[in-house]
Amino acid sequence: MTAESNKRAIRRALVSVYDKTGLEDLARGLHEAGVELVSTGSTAGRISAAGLPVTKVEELTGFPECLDGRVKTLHPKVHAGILADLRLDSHRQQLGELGVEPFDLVVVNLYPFRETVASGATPDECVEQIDIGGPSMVRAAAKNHPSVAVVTSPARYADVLSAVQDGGFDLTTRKRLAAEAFRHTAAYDVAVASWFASEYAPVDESRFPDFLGATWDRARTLRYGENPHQPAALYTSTASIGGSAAGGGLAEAEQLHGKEMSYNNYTDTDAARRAAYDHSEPCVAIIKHANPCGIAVGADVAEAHRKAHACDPLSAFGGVIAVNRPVSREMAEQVAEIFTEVVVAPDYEEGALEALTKKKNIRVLRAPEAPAAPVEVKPIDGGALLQVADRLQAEGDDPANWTLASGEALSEAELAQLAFAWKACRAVKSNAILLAKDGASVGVGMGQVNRVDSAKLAVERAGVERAAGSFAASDAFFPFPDGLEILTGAGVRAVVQPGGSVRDEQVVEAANKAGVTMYFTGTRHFFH
Ligand SMILES: NC(=O)c1ncn([C@@H]2O[C@H](COP(=O)(O)O)[C@@H](O)[C@H]2O)c1NC=O
Repeated sequence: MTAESNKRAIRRALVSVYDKTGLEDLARGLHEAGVELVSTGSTAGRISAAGLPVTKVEELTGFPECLDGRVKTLHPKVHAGILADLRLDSHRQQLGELGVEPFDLVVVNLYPFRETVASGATPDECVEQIDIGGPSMVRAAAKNHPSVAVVTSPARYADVLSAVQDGGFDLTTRKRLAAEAFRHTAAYDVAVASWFASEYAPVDESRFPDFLGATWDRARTLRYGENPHQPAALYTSTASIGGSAAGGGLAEAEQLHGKEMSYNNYTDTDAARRAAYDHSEPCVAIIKHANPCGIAVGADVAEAHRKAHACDPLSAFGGVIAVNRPVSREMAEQVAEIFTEVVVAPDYEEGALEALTKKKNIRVLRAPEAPAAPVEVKPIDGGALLQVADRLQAEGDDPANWTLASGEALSEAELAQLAFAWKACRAVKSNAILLAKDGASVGVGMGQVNRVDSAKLAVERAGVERAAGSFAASDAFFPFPDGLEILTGAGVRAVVQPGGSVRDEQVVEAANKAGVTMYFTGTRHFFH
């Protein structure tokens, strides 16, 4: 059977929409094509205000809409008209006996539950915005797609109007519309279920709900994943995990220029944003393979970029740059001189885009908001790990709350230098050691399986001159004095680390022996 022969003419439509966008044009087009319109309260009101004939659902059912709209379409005369399988003689016959006319098209969109929750409404107001009749009609029509076409978005109205002129939707299209419809109600129910789980279900002291729901829409397929043999795609979330506003962030950043983002571009850009937004001053982070090859703050972003780039110019080649302020023209001109994969910033000042886009391939992204996901999810074989996102802590990350473990207390200016090193170190994969000077990283030791090697790497990358007098941070405690001794041997001015090792005493003794100031934060920032 051809798709043509599966077309089902549209003669009668049920329209019940909360979002009235495009409603008049849809109703007019349907009416002009000879379609009978049946509709609920204010939808019917809009249609007749446009001068078009419409039958109210209550006229059809002989039952008034009641209970503040909680019951409008929940009636056998509506649902039998949607659910009758018109391929079956028995169903046609029963409709005749019951005096029910079938519907060929159902156009419904639902009460704005997610938007109501996001607006900070009271629980009662949120509950009132749970649509009951709408999803029932959508699911019924989607189930009965051999006989009925279902539309849940104004974006589909143009398709409806051309189909109605063309003998109706074919079966393939009705199936596709049904799939869209079930996806729509599934996402809606996940949002409702997640809200109930977090608002009403008893949550134990773990603070994590029993049920977690999120739905993901494919935004685009990517050329490939981490490697060319791995197919990959980008998804955006319509319901958030952990309560932040869904959407936004890097996944929905606006690409202003350049080649398509790759999988690795996304992971590096994510890491770059994590690094840049830890600092209140203008900050630039340059990332390669999810690790910083330069993080710096400056009086402005151009200065911060020069300082970040100077940390490791060799590695910065082909890097991903994140900025926590709008990119200035001056910074853009500097970046344009260096082969760079991606620049991401909240915005671009006048002339900055022109300077950047001189390079054909550089990807330029605008992501206005700072990273804000409240939780992190990591898939593991057969499940997923969920944790509260690692953000800077009021207690352990504020130098005012650090404990002096060895040496003389630093001056305010020096303490600020050490605090910069500490925050920058948070962006380095563990085991992480970072040396900084003048608000810029100068040596980064990342991802080693022991802290001694990370320390050696940081010192080696800094070089003798830059390591001397630098401020060193370690993401976790030194289990032995040996890692610290690498740093003191290189002449660092001060060290900051969480403390808490059973051998802290030995580590403190080594710092004292070297005459180096050391602070304990009491907070660890592993990053894997
Ligand atoms: N209760 C019902 O029988 C019912 N039937 C349809 N609705 C919803 O009412 C809205 C349209 O109502 P109105 O035409 O009055 O603006 C639609 O979002 C539709 O999904 C209902 N409302 C809530 O469940």
